[in-house]
Amino acid sequence: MSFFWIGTKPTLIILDPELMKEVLSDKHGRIQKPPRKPHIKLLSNGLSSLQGEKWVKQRKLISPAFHQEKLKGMTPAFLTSCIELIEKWKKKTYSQGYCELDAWHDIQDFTADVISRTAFGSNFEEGKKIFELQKEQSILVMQAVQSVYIPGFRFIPTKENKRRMNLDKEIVVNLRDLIRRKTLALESGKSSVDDLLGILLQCSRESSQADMNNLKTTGMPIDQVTEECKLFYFAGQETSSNLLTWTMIVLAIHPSWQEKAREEVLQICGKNMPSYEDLNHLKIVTMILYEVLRLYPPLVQQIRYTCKTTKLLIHHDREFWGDDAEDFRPERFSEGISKVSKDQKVAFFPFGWGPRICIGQNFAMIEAKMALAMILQHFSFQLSPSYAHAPNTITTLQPQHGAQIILHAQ
Ligand code: HEM
Repeated sequence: MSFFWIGTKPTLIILDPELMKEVLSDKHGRIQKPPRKPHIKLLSNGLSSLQGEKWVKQRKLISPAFHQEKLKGMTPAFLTSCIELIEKWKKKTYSQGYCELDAWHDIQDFTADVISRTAFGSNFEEGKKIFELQKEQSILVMQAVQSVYIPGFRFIPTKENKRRMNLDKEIVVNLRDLIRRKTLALESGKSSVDDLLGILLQCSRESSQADMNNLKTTGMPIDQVTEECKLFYFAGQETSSNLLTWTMIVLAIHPSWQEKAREEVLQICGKNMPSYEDLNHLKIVTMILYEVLRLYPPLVQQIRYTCKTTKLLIHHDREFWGDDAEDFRPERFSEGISKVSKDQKVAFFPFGWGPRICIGQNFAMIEAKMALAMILQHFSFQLSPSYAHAPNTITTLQPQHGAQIILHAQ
């Protein structure tokens, strides 16, 4: 088993040796993930939890939803959420021209809004309510995961266990209802295929039809669509909010980079809303986001069973990044990702690596670039004296005491 620890210090997790033998002898020979605690299944049993052939099939079905042209079609949804964030902050700075706020708090709302709109399109208000239930569920599940594991204890009707089970039922019932209605609306031509759920249902249907011609029946059953909808929230909301929050913190600490990024945005987009094409030209903004992902990766650790000893490659390793590995130097990425570390080894993998690389990485980069570009167009920002720098890993790398920022209207 190997630990790919990206962020700070590694911890050791010991797994059952018999189980390990079983997984290592997996005939597919693919790199395997260790099993998860049963509680985690309450969060989602979607793509990220599947292994072997099931994973291969599901990944193939879902991938089209994240292709560039589909993401381009979601630009209006990304823009709507960005405009709401900017308007919210404009109101807060309106009376004095500046204000102090916890950017992390508002950015969490923003990324929840983005994922609801892009996942559910016109049903986004209902989707958002379901995601709010998932938020409550994730807090309760993390409490359980962090306490001592007693097999079967999760079935004892304690107050927390009952709430977890009830939440699960409510989330599943609501999601199934939403999926059923979306399917009917798509079939009757009353809904367009421009959100993640619509694309997922369409890909699944096309795949079923193709397989029926080959006398096979595959496609995606409603239970699996439900699990994937749950996963969109868990995989895409918190990770993205961490990236944008750390970027604001780091740019507040490094005002010269904040200014360089603003100049670039104003040169490419002026004061207009950034277009999808504009985002591809934001070179400095992209370099900054990569350097933030190197120093503050939202997912700090990846664990895999491997067939042979594997060397750890980490984002802060001086061997790959040089003596200034701990410093914020976006210029490292001026030649792109492939040339970034010494000997061009794979030393930068905030989105994972290989076949299981994050399926939503382009989605996340579009979201972060668009939001950052619009924030830079409308505000300058500095750290508040009340900000305390304390990166903390719960499931993702979070600013433990929040991100207190002073915003100035531009
Ligand atoms: C800055 C934002 C993000 C970061 C840093 C990130 C990081 C990662 C990483 C490291 C993995 C691999 C985990 C592992 O294999 O153990 C992963 C997988 C995944 N991510 Fe992301 N992610 C981000 C945003 C998103 C978004 C926005 C979505 C969807 C809307 C998403 C969906 C997924 C899915 C479905 C997987 C599982 C892929 C598979 O197992 O085949 N992620 N992500």
